[in-house]
Amino acid sequence: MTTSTRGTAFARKALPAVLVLEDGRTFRGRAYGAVGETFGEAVFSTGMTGYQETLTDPSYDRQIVVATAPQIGNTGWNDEDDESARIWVSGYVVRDPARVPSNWRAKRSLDDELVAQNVVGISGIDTRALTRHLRERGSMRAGIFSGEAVGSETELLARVQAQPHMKGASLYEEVATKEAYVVPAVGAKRFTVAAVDLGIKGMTPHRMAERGIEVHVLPATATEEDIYAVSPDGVFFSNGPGDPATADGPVALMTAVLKRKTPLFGICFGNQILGRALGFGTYKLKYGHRGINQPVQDRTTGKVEVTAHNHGFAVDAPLDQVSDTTFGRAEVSHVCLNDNVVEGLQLLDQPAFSVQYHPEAAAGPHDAAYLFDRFVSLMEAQRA
Ligand SMILES: NC(=O)CC[C@H](N)C(=O)O
Repeated sequence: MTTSTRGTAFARKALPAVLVLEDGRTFRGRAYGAVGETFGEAVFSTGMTGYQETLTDPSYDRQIVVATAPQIGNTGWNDEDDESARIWVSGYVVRDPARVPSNWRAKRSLDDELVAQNVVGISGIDTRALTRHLRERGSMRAGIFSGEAVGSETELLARVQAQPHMKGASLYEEVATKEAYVVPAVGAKRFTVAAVDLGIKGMTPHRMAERGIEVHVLPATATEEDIYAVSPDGVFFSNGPGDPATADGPVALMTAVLKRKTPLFGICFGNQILGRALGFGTYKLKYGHRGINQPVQDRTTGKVEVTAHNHGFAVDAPLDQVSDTTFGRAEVSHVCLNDNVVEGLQLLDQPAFSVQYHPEAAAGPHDAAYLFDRFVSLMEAQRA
């Protein structure tokens, strides 16, 4: 018999590992996934499920993700749920990894997939204590070091403190597609959308395609000419990693689209870019919103929805007044009920809106799917 997944996982688990935070706090555990070292911004995600979608979300580039759910890996890794072609998190922190995955779709264990993609993780640490620490002190730079000879803590701390900050990081070009591609409409084609890829999640064009939209996904470096070469009924700006304050190119591109009054929809990074195009600022949240259980109120209907989030930055726009912008009146359409952070923007005088969270919801509750229908309505109205 060949070596089982279980056997190799046990062998790796015996190796020591340490998580070092930039403020000097350390957590000792066991190696998980690939053995080695990695750096990134330590952030926590409160999703109870959906780790495969989280790990493959390009917006997590250069982040070490801490799972607050204590058991991770129970459903293994399948061939269908990836949100992009690879794992993007720079490290993964879990408390109690599954020894044996059990799911009819699982093709291998999460541990094996982390090894195959060379993603360094750590297990067996008190993720509740770590999460409380990050809530109190804020997201911060960190390193995971595993194996027999990991060096002194002083030396490791110095290496963590030498890493770049997330504030000021420009990462979207690194993760976005280099070549344009088309996601065909499911059934009869009704609309064409140009989607600017800043780190797009695979489920997003899919949610548009199932509404009869042919989606032309364009690289982050696309120009106004590239967008209008596909004769779009609407333009979409995707989610993406890094600090929106660095995204001057996408802000200029979106400004050009707004000038033409083409129906526009943005998600997450796309919401921050709309905020900037309208003249609002963006800022870094203390510890961000990550997970699939965040309450958001749609202020246009008053309804509350449970939503999927992954953002560390937010738009600084006034909650209770309509703002005058270059593109007419704008208002905050959605707000997070945990902390009143701006979760959506809409223009009142032309067809453009965006949300800070993830209506494509992979993984996640589908409460916010209506936003794709709103985009369709804007395109229908424009056509009429
Ligand atoms: N998922 C995203 O698009 C995240 C946007 C941005 N990188 C943030 O952290 O706020």
